[in-house]
Amino acid sequence: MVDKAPVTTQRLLRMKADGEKIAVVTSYDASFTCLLEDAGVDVLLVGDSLGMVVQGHDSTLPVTLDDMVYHGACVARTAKQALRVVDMPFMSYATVSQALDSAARMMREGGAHMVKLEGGELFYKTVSALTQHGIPVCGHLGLTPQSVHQLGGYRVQGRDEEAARRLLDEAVGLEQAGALMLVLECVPAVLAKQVSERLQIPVIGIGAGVDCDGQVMVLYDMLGITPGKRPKFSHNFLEQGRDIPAALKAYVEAVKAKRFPAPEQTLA
Ligand SMILES: Nc1nc(=O)c2c([nH]1)NC[C@@H]1CN(c3ccc(C(=O)N[C@@H](CCC(=O)O)C(=O)O)cc3)CN21
Ligand SMILES: CC(C)C(=O)C(=O)O
Ligand SMILES: [Mg+2]
Repeated sequence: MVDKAPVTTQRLLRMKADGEKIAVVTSYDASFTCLLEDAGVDVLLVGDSLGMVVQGHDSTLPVTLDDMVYHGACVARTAKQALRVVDMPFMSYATVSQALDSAARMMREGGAHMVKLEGGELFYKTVSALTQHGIPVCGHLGLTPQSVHQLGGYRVQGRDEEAARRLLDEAVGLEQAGALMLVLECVPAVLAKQVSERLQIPVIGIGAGVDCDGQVMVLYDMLGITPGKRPKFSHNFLEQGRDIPAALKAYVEAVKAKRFPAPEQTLA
């Protein structure tokens, strides 16, 4: 076990300021949580991607608040040092009042230190209300999988100038509303770099190039056990490692050394 002080939002801000890359991985259970912490992962994301990789759905939409609370609690039981972020599932934050109730369950029962929600301008008031109640919030822009049917598939976002400008504005807006971290998913690397430079808060990329302040990846993609096609921006770290603990360490090292994502995992 790596003996480190618990990771806090303040520590993540300092890492950004110091240029130390933040390594984030999804975790859904107790056993992997121990291995991920041993590997030196800074932030554990209990992602609603569990709807796809654990529950077998073809999107994240069927995932319920009870599901997230259950997996959050499983992760929290063995976690000691990583900051735990739990995804707010589809339609669990449709009003400010509902978001406060949902987030309260995530914190009380799901062991969350921070909650993540997908979207921009529509959620400034929600982010602000959660923040005022002492709940740290992570934003999520770009490819927002809970809107997959509106987006028309899992595809790159922010490609044209207008969409890129809107994304940058919304990133600034979320920070001003009080968000303490931001996930950028599937956006051109140049745009992700601009957003990371513009914001004070850490920007964590997935399919967003190497210039973000940190990287996040779905655990099962990292181990090459996602059935079917895995996203182009992911990488199987078990191919080069001798076992699962070594693969997880290889990911953390690659992120810290700015070797991941490499050009072949980067979207233009
Ligand atoms: N296993 C897994 N990994 C993820 O990264 C992930 C999930 N599930 N579920 C929730 C979202 C959905 N994500 C996805 C899923 C698929 C692609 C994908 O297949 N992209 C294609 C391009 C598709 C297109 O442009 O038409 C690719 O080749 O990367 C991307 C992001 C990211 N998240
Ligand atoms: C892919 C990450 C950012 C996520 O939201 C999830 O795993 O649900
Ligand atoms: Mg998610």
